[in-house]
Amino acid sequence: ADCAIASGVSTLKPSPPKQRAKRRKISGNNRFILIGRQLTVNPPLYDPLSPETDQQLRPNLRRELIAKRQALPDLERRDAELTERLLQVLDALEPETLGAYCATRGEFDPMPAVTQWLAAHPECTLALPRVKEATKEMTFFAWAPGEPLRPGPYGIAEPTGEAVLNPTTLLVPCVGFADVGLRLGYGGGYYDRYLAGREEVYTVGLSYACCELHQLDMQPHDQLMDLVLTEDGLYGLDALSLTLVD
Ligand SMILES: Nc1nc2c(c(=O)[nH]1)N(C=O)[C@@H](CNc1ccc(C(=O)N[C@@H](CCC(=O)O)C(=O)O)cc1)CN2
Ligand SMILES: Nc1ncnc2c1ncn2[C@@H]1O[C@H](COP(=O)(O)OP(=O)(O)OP(=O)(O)O)[C@@H](O)[C@H]1O
Repeated sequence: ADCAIASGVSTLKPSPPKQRAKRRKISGNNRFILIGRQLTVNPPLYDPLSPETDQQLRPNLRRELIAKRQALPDLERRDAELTERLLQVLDALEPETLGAYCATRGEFDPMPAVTQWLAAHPECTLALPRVKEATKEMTFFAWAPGEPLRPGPYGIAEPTGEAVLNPTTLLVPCVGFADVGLRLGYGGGYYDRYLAGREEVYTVGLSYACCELHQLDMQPHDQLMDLVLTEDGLYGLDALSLTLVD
């Protein structure tokens, strides 16, 4: 079944986005631990990491994953495959306002797919984030391919306009991910903070297959991605519940 899901994007039948009132969520203050495809609730089946140990390990994990993706062979093929998959998912979701990002540190660059999709769907508006380091806030501003960008915090390019937009579909870069849609970012908590209370936003994580994590403690503030795309497959709770039609 894994292979069928991984290779079957073009035959997937996602439900129309308008029927999705809220982003998928696992509620409550329980401690969730992910082992393979199993999401375990208290009491865990194995000794979990203490929160302190988990917090100490995360910076190393981030460094390792970033180094791994920056050393990936066949990057051109992988990017072409991920671009194709992203285009298929955009076709299925038909976003009204699409939030994207300017790739940094070896992240998958969504712009080739986004630019191509926008050219065919001029009714869709694009937005890019600007962050405030002091408050760890993120705001999305309208931007179109070709418009100016300026360097922002962390060396990430930012839009220069003043029109605030609230994306209905958000492309989210993931340093690491677990298959239910759990995400590891750079540690600023920007996306978790932005998405808290915005459950109507449909989230599409983007990562490479080598950054899949098989064990990651879920933190109370973690926002699940509805889908995660890599060059090899489709993950997240929406992917797991999708049926394949041949
Ligand atoms: N392309 C892109 N743009 C993005 C994000 C992203 O992940 N990718 N963001 C997603 O949030 C926001 C920026 N978030 C960031 C948060 C922290 C660091 C950072 O450099 N952190 C420190 C310490 C990290 C740690 O605790 O391990 C560092 O790496 O030195 C960089 C970006 C907004 N824009
Ligand atoms: N909704 C929230 N409200 C307040 N603080 C939050 C919220 N979400 C996350 N945080 C805080 O942000 C910090 C970083 O969170 P985490 O380690 O999950 O970041 P990340 O998702 O890897 O990073 P990023 O989203 O920037 O790429 C944590 O200390 C966490 O407590």
